[in-house]
Amino acid sequence: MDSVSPVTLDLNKEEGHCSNGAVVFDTSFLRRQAKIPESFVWPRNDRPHPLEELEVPVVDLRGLFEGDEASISRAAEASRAACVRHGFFQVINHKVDAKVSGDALDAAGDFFKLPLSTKLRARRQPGSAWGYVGAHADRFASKLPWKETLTFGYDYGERGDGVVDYFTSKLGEGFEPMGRVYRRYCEAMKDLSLSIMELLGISLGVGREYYRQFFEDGSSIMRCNSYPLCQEPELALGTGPHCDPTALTILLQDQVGGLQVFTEGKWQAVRPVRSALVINIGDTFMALSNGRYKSCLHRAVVNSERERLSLAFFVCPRGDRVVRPPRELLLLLEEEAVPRAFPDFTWTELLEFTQTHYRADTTTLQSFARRRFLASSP
Ligand SMILES: C=C1C[C@]23C[C@H]1CC[C@H]2[C@]1(C)CCC[C@@](C)(C(=O)O)[C@H]1[C@@H]3C(=O)O
Ligand SMILES: O=C(O)CCC(=O)C(=O)O
Ligand SMILES: [Fe+2]
Repeated sequence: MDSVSPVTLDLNKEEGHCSNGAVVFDTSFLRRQAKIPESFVWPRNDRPHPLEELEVPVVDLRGLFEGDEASISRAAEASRAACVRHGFFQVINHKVDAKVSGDALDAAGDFFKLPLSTKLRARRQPGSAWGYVGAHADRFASKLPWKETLTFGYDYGERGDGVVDYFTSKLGEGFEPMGRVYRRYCEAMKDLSLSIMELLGISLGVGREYYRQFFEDGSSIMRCNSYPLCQEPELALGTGPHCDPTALTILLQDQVGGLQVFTEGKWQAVRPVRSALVINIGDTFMALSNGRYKSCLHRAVVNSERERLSLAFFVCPRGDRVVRPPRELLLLLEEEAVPRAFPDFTWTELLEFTQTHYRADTTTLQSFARRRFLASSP
């Protein structure tokens, strides 16, 4: 397990940008070096290698929006089979306007092309999950991800300009248009996420409204990922192996490719499909399904030819709502109790665990649950 601690890493010897000890990841400097810094080299058994492609299950949402019961049943069965198997599927006919998603991806490209000094105006502050970060160089000392990220929040109850205000307050008034692009995108992602929650409720037999109501006053973490060219892609990873601690992730990616899912005992490549959005189950929804649905184990690799962009919209319940499966998933048909897969917790507690004690990885929720059990044991 990687402990989370502020580190001072001088990744850019000549062009270090240090302030309060942390040095940032300056792609324009690092990628001109013949080799990548040791702190970006991953252990052998984590390193990427040529692999086969995952046959990603496709879930057509048209019926859900049109009230076509037969189509809804097909979509519920397809999502159930995928979630039981690896927690990963893609959706088509999702009603997210192509311009809204295209503008959001373009805006991410514009943001990451900005001078480092401009991006640092939004630099992540200690203790916050939000802001601009390079390689998490301010949090971790090894196995650094070869990526830059911009992360901000979107509250489902938000009526005003929270997202726009974030961009203008951090980056300047000139970034109001970019803030509007992401407000529109987050609104579309919220609507889609609640429709998917309806489908998941149907697929688990707990009813269309259960999970929709659980999340409709929730929140989300919006993350823009930029994966620069890497001169030694066989030694690095863009994002290390992990399960998202959140409930559900909606991923929009460009056509470069790099996402991989671990299933059937091996890593499998996910080919980008232009009109589809990638959906993966996270730890919090795995707990809400009492372990029936798998939190998807995935990672992102990098390459030396094309930079890659992805937008991850992480769906979270209201921070203080107790994460506990519905009673239908706790009773067998003959009313016999089913063991709980995970203890009660709140999203606030799990988020805090990942931001201050534990680097989210392949067993975050299990480690979190074990820690709670040990803390409560005499
Ligand atoms: C709650 C979160 C923590 C991370 C962002 C969201 C959901 C995914 C998590 C993350 C991407 C999992 C891999 C490790 C991580 C440190 C990263 O590479 O960014 C995780 C995020 C984080 O802790 O910032
Ligand atoms: O960029 C990708 O394809 C995956 C990113 C991811 O898994 C994450 O940000 O949690
Ligand atoms: Fe992820």
